[in-house]
Order: sequence, then C-alpha cells, then structure tokens
Amino acid sequence: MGSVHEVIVDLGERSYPIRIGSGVLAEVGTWLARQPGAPQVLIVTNEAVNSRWGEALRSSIKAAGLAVETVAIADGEEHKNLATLSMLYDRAIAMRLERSATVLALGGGIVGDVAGFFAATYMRGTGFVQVPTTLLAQVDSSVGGKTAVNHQAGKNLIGAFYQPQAVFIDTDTLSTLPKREVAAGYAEVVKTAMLGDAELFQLLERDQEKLLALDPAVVATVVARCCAVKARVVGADERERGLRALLNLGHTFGHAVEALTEYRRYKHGEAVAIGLVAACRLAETVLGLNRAVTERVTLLLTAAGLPVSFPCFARSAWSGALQLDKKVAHGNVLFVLVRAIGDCVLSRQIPLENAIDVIMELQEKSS
Ligand SMILES: NC(=O)c1ccc[n+]([C@@H]2O[C@H](COP(=O)([O-])OP(=O)(O)OC[C@H]3O[C@@H](n4cnc5c(N)ncnc54)[C@H](O)[C@@H]3O)[C@@H](O)[C@H]2O)c1
Ligand SMILES: O=C(O)C(=O)C[C@@H](O)[C@H](O)[C@H](O)COP(=O)(O)O
Ligand SMILES: [Zn+2]
Repeated sequence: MGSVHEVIVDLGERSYPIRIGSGVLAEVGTWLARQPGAPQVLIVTNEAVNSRWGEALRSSIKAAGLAVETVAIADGEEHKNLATLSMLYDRAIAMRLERSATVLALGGGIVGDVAGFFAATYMRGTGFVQVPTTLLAQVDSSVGGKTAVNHQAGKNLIGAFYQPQAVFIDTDTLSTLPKREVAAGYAEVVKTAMLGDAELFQLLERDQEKLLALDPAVVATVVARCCAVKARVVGADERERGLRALLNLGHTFGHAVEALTEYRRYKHGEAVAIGLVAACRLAETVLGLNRAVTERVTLLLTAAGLPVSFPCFARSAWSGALQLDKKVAHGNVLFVLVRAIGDCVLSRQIPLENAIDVIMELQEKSS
C-alpha cells in the first residue's frame, strides 16, 4: 500500500476517519473486526460495482474472520427511490439482519445515499461505513452524513442526517470508472474549490488533464483537499443550520434540472456543472461578480466535457422546481452566490424571477 492520507470529521464522540489512498479497501476487514461484538456485515452495492470491486472487499472482510452478505440495488438515479429502499428492508428482514449489523455502502453516491438512509432507518439504526468508488462519492457524497432518496417532484426529499463511522476511499477503484462519471465527479471538485479552496482551483487550472486522466498523485491530493473542505464545513454545521448550505453551491439550479428531466438525462454532477455557471451569472447580476470568474469556471467545466446550458422548460416549470428545494424557508429560496473563487455567500434576498432570468439566458438554443 502507498501513502495514505487521513482526514478526520470532528463531531465529538461521533467523529470519524476518512482514509484515502491506493489499496485502502484491504483495511476494511481489520477495522470491522476491531468493532465490539464481531458485527454481521451487509454490503449494499450495485452489479456494476460488485462485479469489479465486491470480491476484493469481501476478501478483506472474510480474512478478518467475519461473515458477509451482499445485496445489489438497481443502477441509476431513477432508482434512488422508496421502491429500492423497500426492497432493501425486505431482504434485510429475510436474512435476519440485526440492529448491531454494519452496513457497508460500496459504490457511487447513489449507493451511498440509499444505503445510508437504509442504515439510518432499519431497526432505527445500524452501523454504517462508506466505501466510495466514484470520483463524486470520494470527493463529496461519502462524507458528511447526508442520506436520502428522491421523490418524483424533487431531489433527496426523503432522508436523514446519519454519519458513517468511517470512510475508506480506495483511489484504485477509479481505474474502472467510465470517463463520463469521472467528469461528473469533477464538477463537485470544481464546486468545492469555488466555495472553499482557491488554491485547489488554481491546481485544477494547472493540472486538470492529469486529474481527468486519473494521475494517482493528483487524484490523491485532490480527493484529500476536497474531503478536508467538506470535513471543515460539516464539523462546523452538521445539520445545515447555516454554513453547510455553501456545499449546495450550484445545487438549487442543479436539482431543478434533475427533477424536471425526471432524473434520466443528466448525471448529478452534470446538473451541478450547469448550476455552477448559473450561480456565477446570478452573482454577476446581484453582487457585481467579475465576468472573468464566470469565464474561468466555464472553461474548467467545458474542458472536461460538462454541460453548461439548461434544458428548455417554461418559466413556470422552473419556478415550481426551484421552490421545492429543501433550503426554502417561508417561501424564500436560498441561493449560494460566488463572491470570488474560494469565497461564497448565502442569500435569501434574491427574487426568484432573477434566477429564472439567468436560466432563460443560459437555456440551450434549440436547433
Ligand atoms: N450525500 C451527499 O452529500 C451527496 C453529495 C453529492 C452527490 N450526492 C448524490 O450522489 C449521487 C451521484 O453519485 P455518483 O455520481 O457517484 O453516481 P452513481 O452512484 O450513479 O455512480 C455512477 C455510475 O458509475 C458506476 N460505478 C460506480 N463505481 C464504479 C467503478 N469503480 N467502476 C465502474 N463503474 C462504477 C455506477 O454503477 C453508476 O453507473 C446523486 O444521487 C447525488 O444526489 C450525494
Ligand atoms: O453535503 C452537503 O451538504 C451537500 O450539499 C453536498 C451536495 O453535493 C450533495 O449533492 C447533497 O446531497 C445535496 O444535498 P441536499 O440537501 O440539497 O439534498
Ligand atoms: Zn452534489
């Protein structure tokens, strides 16, 4: 095993380590065996990930003397719903999974969000460990304890805050990830740099190609920096009373894109990419953000092949979708605005019409 980065999410007695590096998957069994009472272990994954990385994880667990079961859920955002969750409850009950069990989420953000909500609710809460295998899950979704499924009307509308007890990020797992998924994860990297790490943004401007080609040293550095930003924000505001909403940069727009296109046309990261450009444009109009910032962000995203234009829907459809955001309070939508690279602010003062104007301006030109 090469060098391992460790980041701690500091939440008092619920603090947990994030282990980042090549070969970290092999540590999972030993970690589990150190937990009190040799837990039953359930891996929640999907077939695409299971066929590539399931055996390596199971070997580590079995070598530590523990029994392990695996359940695969269907692949795709359109299956991140209550039906999938219901299937998991049925399978867990049939296999007599006990509350003392540990659920391992092996996969991308969808597996992580669904498995996490399952772990939070099955018998009122089992153990939970994240083993993320997409760039997006490694830089963002495996950390911080947001778990959820979608409702047809809106993203992540049914969920819970439920922190993992540990996160094992084996960067080797990215070797089998399709290019489109690498790019989607990259959008959350750009987001993280924009909201909290200006040096990371410069690193991306310099080493973007190396990151997208999954150069091991660049990947490890970028994943560790993103986890450090997320750990800092989550440690300060676990339940999104305020500051944590910064991690939602681009998402007020992005989630509306996903819901209106029925979770089928865009990967989450792609919808976020569109949202990031919109958040910059909105900041240009209401904060006087320099257009050059929007251009730098757009360049990073388009160079990775990410979309930066909205699909075409009527103003009324955008209005309805934006108002279903979980950050809405007393009917006012909360927007995350870019003040400068590495520095974002929250505002509830933006008229919804201004945001919809930006969407209209950035809508795809129909051919
Ligand atoms: N909880 C959070 O804080 C948080 C943060 C960001 C995103 N999310 C959620 O995460 C989801 C998106 O996650 P995602 O981008 O990882 O998508 P995903 O989970 O759909 O994974 C992307 C695709 O890659 C495949 N895959 C995963 N790992 C692989 C590997 N190593 N090799 C080959 N194929 C692999 C999957 O089967 C899937 O087809 C969205 O639902 C989003 O809302 C949650
Ligand atoms: O961890 C957070 O907080 C985030 O907002 C991270 C986002 O990248 C992620 O997509 C999250 O699931 C969105 O949360 P939601 O509360 O807007 O559903
Ligand atoms: Zn996201």
